[in-house]
Amino acid sequence: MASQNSSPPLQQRLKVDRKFMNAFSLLLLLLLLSFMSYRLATLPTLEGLEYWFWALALACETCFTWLWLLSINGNWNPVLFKTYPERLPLRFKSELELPAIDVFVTTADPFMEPPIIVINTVLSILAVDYPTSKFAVYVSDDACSIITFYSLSMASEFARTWVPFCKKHNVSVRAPFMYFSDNTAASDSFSPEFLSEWKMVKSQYEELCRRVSEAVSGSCKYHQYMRSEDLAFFSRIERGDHPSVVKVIVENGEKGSEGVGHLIYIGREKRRKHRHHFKAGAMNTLFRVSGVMTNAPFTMNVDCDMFVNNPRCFYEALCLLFGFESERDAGFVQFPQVFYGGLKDDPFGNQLKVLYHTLGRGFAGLQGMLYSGTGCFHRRKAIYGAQPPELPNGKGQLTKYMNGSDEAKMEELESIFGHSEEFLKSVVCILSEDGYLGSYNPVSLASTLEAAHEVARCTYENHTQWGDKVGLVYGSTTEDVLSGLRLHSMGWKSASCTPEPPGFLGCAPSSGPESLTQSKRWATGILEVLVGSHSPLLAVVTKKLQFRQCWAYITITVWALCSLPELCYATLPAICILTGRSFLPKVTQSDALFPISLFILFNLYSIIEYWQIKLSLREWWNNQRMARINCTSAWLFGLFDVILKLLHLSETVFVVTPKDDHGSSGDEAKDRGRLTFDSSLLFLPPTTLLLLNLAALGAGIPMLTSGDISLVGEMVCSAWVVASFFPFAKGLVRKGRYGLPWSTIFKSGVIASFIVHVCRYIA
Ligand SMILES: O=c1ccn([C@@H]2O[C@H](COP(=O)(O)OP(=O)(O)O[C@H]3O[C@H](CO)[C@@H](O)[C@H](O)[C@H]3O)[C@@H](O)[C@H]2O)c(=O)[nH]1
Ligand SMILES: [Mn+2]
Repeated sequence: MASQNSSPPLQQRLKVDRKFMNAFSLLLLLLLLSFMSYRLATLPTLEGLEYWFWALALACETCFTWLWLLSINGNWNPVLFKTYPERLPLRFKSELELPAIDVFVTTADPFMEPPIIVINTVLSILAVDYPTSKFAVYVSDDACSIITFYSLSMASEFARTWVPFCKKHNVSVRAPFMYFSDNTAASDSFSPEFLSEWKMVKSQYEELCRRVSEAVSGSCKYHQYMRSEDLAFFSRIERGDHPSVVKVIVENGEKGSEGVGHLIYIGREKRRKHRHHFKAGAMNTLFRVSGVMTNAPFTMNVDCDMFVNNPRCFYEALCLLFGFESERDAGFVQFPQVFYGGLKDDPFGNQLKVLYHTLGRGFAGLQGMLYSGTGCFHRRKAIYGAQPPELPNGKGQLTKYMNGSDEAKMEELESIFGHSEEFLKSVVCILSEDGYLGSYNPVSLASTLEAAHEVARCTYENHTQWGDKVGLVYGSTTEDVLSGLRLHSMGWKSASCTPEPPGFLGCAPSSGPESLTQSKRWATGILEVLVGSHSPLLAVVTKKLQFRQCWAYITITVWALCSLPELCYATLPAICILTGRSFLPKVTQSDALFPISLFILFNLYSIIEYWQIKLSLREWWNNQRMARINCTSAWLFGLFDVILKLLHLSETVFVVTPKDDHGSSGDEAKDRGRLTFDSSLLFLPPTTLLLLNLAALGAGIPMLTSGDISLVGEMVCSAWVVASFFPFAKGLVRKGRYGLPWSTIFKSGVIASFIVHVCRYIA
């Protein structure tokens, strides 16, 4: 087995220099604090409406300062992990010594997540550079759809050509749609043999695409290609109400790198009255089914749209999983989410480049990067609730269960993990120090099917600790953040893996409503984390969550709460202009230097962040604009969702993001970056803010032209709000999906004019 100490390190933790930005952020903090003290000192001299406007502004600025302090904590000492995969052969003498990895892919709906995307992801995994006998791919289909199952079966046929082709020619991107979208792969510089092979593989892929699209369009004659028992099973399936199904699509009988890795299809049991916990529930089923079938010590999971972009990513991850003195330093290894085919300059602000860059490295410098749901390698024993070994060679706490013959202990184990004997055996193997890395190897996959069906039943988790102390944690629509937090609370650390080219690529939503719905789900989910029983605020006191990591978690979990001060701050300038009062010092006074310098320096700071990772000014502007839009719509509604949940008035749900069928959105390139709208309530607050500020500017400009500059600061703020919500201004005049629906404009108009009248009345 792998020897621990003698070989050169597999990874290096590099500190990123941030002195300048840290100093800059402290300067901003100082300015914020001085401005707040100035406001405090000025308040007693004010009266009437102005007093209240200044007080409200001070309250908002207190929130912003607090957030700024949190972000300074999160960004203060970033680190970067450098990996040395070329040194792995010194650690693992032969391919057979490499650890096994179980790979999970989740999909939930064949129409929102076209099967062609799912199979491209699966094919890219099957073709990774890793011995095929050392990994298994499990696909969980929450729709239990014949279309997905059929597409996977067809894809497995194609894999027999695709996988050897990729390995033989060392293909760099192994998702076929991506590979064939680039015709330079077949340029004249290649040999005639390669070209004829390339053409053959390409035509097979096209045939696969044709069959899959027939299945989606409903014109497929399944009986020609499917076994009658599978056909009979799937034709009886009623979505959301069906028994569990586990089917082995490919079983790899090889010892080394030949053939294609195991491919297993799972549709967990669904019953109408039974809560199924969305993705977290699917993942927990995956952990159990793979436990009884292959039980690899490491697992990796991706969303169905996240294909492997760097075929050596398994080796990259191993460098971190094995690269530290203690396992504790890498409870899980997260690759950043990077998106393919992203629109130029990120018009919807959802490619998260700066977020991943700064926050990602910042978290890495603390206890470790968040689990972000996809592109992540987990230590199975950490998922099963084992504590990290405290000392370099210490034993984990759950190892007391190693001795499986002890009945009392087995009973206790059953109350944690459920009653499947096969599964408990696999757990004991994972939790025992010696058995852990040599995976539990059943005779054949077929012999494990009965147990696999059993652990995929919806009642299996009743009276167990699944979803709480074991597996991914239930209770948030961002199960990823919550589950990563649990691991950090247990004392595990995580590492970020950022190879070049990036390990995985996925797709970001490409329309306004989808983008905002995704943001809303995230804001809801992470606020649920803050207020739930696994809250970082509790874990930092009662568990092993580190102090600064706790505050870093809070920085992101308060997103939904930020919507309130943002909303106030975007309304204040308009209200001030309409009532003829101020909330800022007059421009003619020197005190005005506080807000002016804050405004300029803050934007400069954020522009530098973009410039540092070579993003354009346009992208900065798009992102800051979308941040305002998100904050006052998606995050605000996220907050309402959580309040309703806390009052037991409704449940939060995971709304799946629709994925584009590889560039088939049909829009002209120039239109793709335009915000699209629908009648969702999400568009109401931004439209109202826009109309209100337009009305205020309308009232204010005559003042300016008559030489009254007392409210010039408020006018600049109002104009900034209008500029930020400019896509909505375009929406007012455009038609179709690029235009705001009449109902939204009408409702917003009523609210805005109501506010204008109130302002007139109180002025
Ligand atoms: O009931 C469900 C709902 C979703 N999913 C799967 O969950 C994944 C993510 O769903 P998606 O709609 O793409 O959500 P995103 O907002 O894009 O996902 C991000 O945010 C999620 C919640 O934080 C994380 O789980 C994801 O990994 C992360 O990519 C997809 O593979 C889905 O098939 C299920 O398996 N079952
Ligand atoms: Mn997604």
